Amino acid sequence: MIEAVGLTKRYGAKTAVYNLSFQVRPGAVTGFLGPNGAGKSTTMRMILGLDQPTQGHVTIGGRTFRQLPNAPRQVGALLDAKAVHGGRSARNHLLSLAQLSGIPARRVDEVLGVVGLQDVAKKRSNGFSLGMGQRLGIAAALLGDPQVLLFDEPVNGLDPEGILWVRNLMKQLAAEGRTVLVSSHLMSEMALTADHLIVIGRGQLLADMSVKDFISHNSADFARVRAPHTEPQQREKLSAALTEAGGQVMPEPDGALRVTGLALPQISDLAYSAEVRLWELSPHQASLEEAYMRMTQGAVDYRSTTDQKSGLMQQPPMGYVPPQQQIPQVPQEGWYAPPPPQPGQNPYAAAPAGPPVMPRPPPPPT
Ligand SMILES: Nc1ncnc2c1ncn2[C@@H]1O[C@H](COP(=O)(O)OP(=O)(O)OP(=O)(O)O)[C@@H](O)[C@H]1O
Repeated sequence: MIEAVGLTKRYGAKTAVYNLSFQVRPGAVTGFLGPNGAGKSTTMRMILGLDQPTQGHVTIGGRTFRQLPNAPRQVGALLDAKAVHGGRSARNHLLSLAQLSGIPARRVDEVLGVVGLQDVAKKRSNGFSLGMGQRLGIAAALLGDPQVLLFDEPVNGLDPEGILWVRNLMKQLAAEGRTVLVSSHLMSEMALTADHLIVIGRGQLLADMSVKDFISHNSADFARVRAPHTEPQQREKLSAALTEAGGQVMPEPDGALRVTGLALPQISDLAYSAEVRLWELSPHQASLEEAYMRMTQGAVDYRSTTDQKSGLMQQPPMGYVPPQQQIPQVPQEGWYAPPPPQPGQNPYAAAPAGPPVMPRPPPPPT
């Protein structure tokens, strides 16, 4: 397990990481997310003993990296795939790393096979593509067969086949009981790869929770409902009925209505009572990308001047403590979204009597 406690790093006047505390547990892929300059690489460098914290500490299995006996056999990392002696062949690069750590040469051929570079093992790495360089970096991380693995942007430059391979590799390493911390800016990929997320912004912790909880805490699910477009008065009637019942109704560009605050069965019943036929009634679940954008838009350092989100939110003040991200046990009224289905339960079956259940999402930025 990796444990950071009150981790802070200052470079002169610049605070790159501030009072960061988290745990990365074995047996799961933990995604490490944050906008450019949030402090992810700095944190990883401190985990690996490459940078000294200004305050706080970070340990691996209870020891700092420098205290670990034979650290390369316990911790593997891909930080910068370009940090390779380009004049050496891939195999010689790995051989020299292996020799430094007392790892047998046969392991080099093993990892070359794992990352699919066996056919180019004798080629100089300065002729490698970005994706091949990433694979070589991953091979170096796997060399000592470590229990703890850190990957900084491992899919950078990989083609779709390579991305799928990295995803499966991460999952497999976690399934073997290893601790896997992986940073990425590709939210769609993280949604498929990670079990847990640690999100930071401007060096501070924004969230530490499962992917599922992160999405449900940082997004508002809604229903899409559509009356026949051939009968515009039906749409108006439906909109009025839903609004009167306490729903929030917004027109979608394609003529459908976006409804929050009402469960799907209620919408169906209201349409039936209003004698409106429905051509569509569908749940919409937010993506990890939507949830991430919503959470981090106040902590983005580098934004295009033409970006409409520019200036939407204030940055958190130094010393900001994120609210406890607990899932409310007490249902709150007024928002669409049924509770998560139990195993074997049809999520779209009629809701039991009573108000719809939904943790209230954060207010939209104004
Ligand atoms: N050696 C250094 N000297 C001065 N400032 C630094 C140094 N290393 C990092 N920083 C600053 O610390 C902040 C965090 O940088 P870091 O590289 O850790 O962010 P990151 O989340 O990894 O960003 P990215 O997603 O762009 O890779 C940035 O503002 C960066 O400019």
